[in-house]
Amino acid sequence: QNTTLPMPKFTGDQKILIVYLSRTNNTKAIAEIIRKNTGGDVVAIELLKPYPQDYKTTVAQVEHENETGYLPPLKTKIDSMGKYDVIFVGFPTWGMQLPPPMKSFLHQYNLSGKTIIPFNTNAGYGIGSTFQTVKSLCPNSKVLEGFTMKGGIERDGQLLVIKGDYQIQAEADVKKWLAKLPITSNNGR
Ligand SMILES: Cc1cc2nc3c(=O)[nH]c(=O)nc-3n(C[C@H](O)[C@H](O)[C@H](O)COP(=O)(O)O)c2cc1C
Repeated sequence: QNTTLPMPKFTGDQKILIVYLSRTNNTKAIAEIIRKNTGGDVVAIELLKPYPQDYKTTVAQVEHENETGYLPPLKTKIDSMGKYDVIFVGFPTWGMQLPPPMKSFLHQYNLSGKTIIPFNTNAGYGIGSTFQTVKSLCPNSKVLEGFTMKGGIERDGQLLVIKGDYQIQAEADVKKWLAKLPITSNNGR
C-alpha cells in the first residue's frame, strides 16, 4: 500500500533562535521558559547606547523614537542568522508599540522564509500594535500565533514579577501555547 503521509511542516531538527528585548527581565523570564521547552539559542538584544535608568526619561525617549521612526543601533550581532529556521522574537509593549530596538532588529536581518513567533509581556494594556508590526516587518516570513501575558508595571515600581507562583503559571501557559504551534520540541537540545 502506497499511502502518502503528510509531510510534517516542522521537525525537531529545526534550528531555533530565541531573541528578546527585556529591561526588567519579565520578557527574559518567558524567553527562558521557551528555551527550556524547545531548546535553541537565546540572545538578548543590547543597544550600542543603552536607555537611561530612569523610567520617565526612557518613556519620553521611546515616544520620540516611535514618532520619528528612529532605529537605535544594536550592539548585538547575530552572524549566523542563516542557520536558523525558527525565530522566537520577544519584547515588552512600549508606548503600545513594538520597542524601537526590536524594530531595529527586524529591519537589520533578512528573515525571509523563516518562521517567526512573537512573544510579549506588558503592564496590562496588552500587545498594542506590536504583533502587527512584527508581521509587517517580516513580509516574507511565516509569522505564527504569538504569546502574551501581563508582566511588570515599572511606573509603579513593579519590576520582575514573573517569578515564584506566577512563573509557574507562566510556564503552564507557555507550554499550552507551544503545544498548539506547528513546531515540535527538541527537548532542550
Ligand atoms: C518605555 C516603556 C513603555 C511602556 N509602555 C507600556 C505600554 O504602552 N503598555 C503596557 O501595557 N506596558 C507598558 N510598559 C510596561 C512593560 O511593557 C512591562 O513592564 C513589561 O513586562 C516589561 O518587560 P521587561 O521586564 O521584559 O522589560 C512600558 C514600559 C516601558 C519601560
